[in-house]
Amino acid sequence: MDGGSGERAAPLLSRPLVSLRGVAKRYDSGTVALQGVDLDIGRGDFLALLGPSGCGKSTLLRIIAGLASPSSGTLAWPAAAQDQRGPTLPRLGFVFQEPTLMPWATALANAALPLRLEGVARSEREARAAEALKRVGLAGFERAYPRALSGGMKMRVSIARALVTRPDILLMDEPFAALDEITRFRLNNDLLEIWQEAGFTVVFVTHSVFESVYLSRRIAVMASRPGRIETEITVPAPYPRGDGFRTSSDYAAICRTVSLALAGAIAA
Ligand SMILES: Nc1ncnc2c1ncn2[C@@H]1O[C@H](COP(=O)(O)OP(=O)(O)OP(=O)(O)O)[C@@H](O)[C@H]1O
Repeated sequence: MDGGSGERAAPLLSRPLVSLRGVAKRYDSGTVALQGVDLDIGRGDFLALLGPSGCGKSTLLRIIAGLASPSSGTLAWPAAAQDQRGPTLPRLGFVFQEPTLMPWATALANAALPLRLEGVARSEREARAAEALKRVGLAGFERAYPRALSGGMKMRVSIARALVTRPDILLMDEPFAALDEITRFRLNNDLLEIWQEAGFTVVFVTHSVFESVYLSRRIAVMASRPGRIETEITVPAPYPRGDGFRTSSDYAAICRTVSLALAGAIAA
């Protein structure tokens, strides 16, 4: 681990999927949300952005998603394939803290929305949405409306909606923060299973040391004023991870190291 044992996170392939250099973001209000962010994310990586409220985690995620642009610095996709028209950018999926489902539409129609917007034919989009719902454990709930679903189930639909486009990179902004602990643990396990099976890259924003250690291969610990990455920590625990890991002394020890790094970042 960085800081503890000195081990640095290494990109999984020689060319990172996404690479940020010297990224800064200053809003019109004058707030410097990010400054000097250098970050490489490898294909298939699971990276957590961990930090206190206001340190720029969401801003960083939005910049990676192309929903906001940096005021200075660069964002590149070095592993993107090239054709005559330029780079073919990876497919992105985004999951927000709120599931933001259409209340008038079934779980199937909600999960199929990105395909509908892409103009995919109804039979294909319904088949793919049903497959995505099955993957998040919601087989049999295709015709249910959001009002009939629990908070955890709504979040599952939201994840299915992000998975339906078969993304290369899944960007998740505190997706489980509003859920009770048992539901959150279950969704943590299911997310890891889906990630291992599908092999996409995940960038996961969280306030929780425990959640970041449980899920991720690598943690970027952030600090505020100005928002920045203070340190990167590799989580030295193999996958698959399950309840055995969650209750292990290894897990407790890693959480302690990350907590100390976070406290140091906040104090810096
Ligand atoms: N659109 C905006 N206009 C002006 N300031 C903004 C805007 N969005 C975010 N900020 C400010 O930029 C800083 C970073 O915000 P951001 O939401 O990225 O942090 P965060 O770490 O995700 O916070 P939280 O954990 O509370 O969601 C904060 O001071 C915030 O008030």
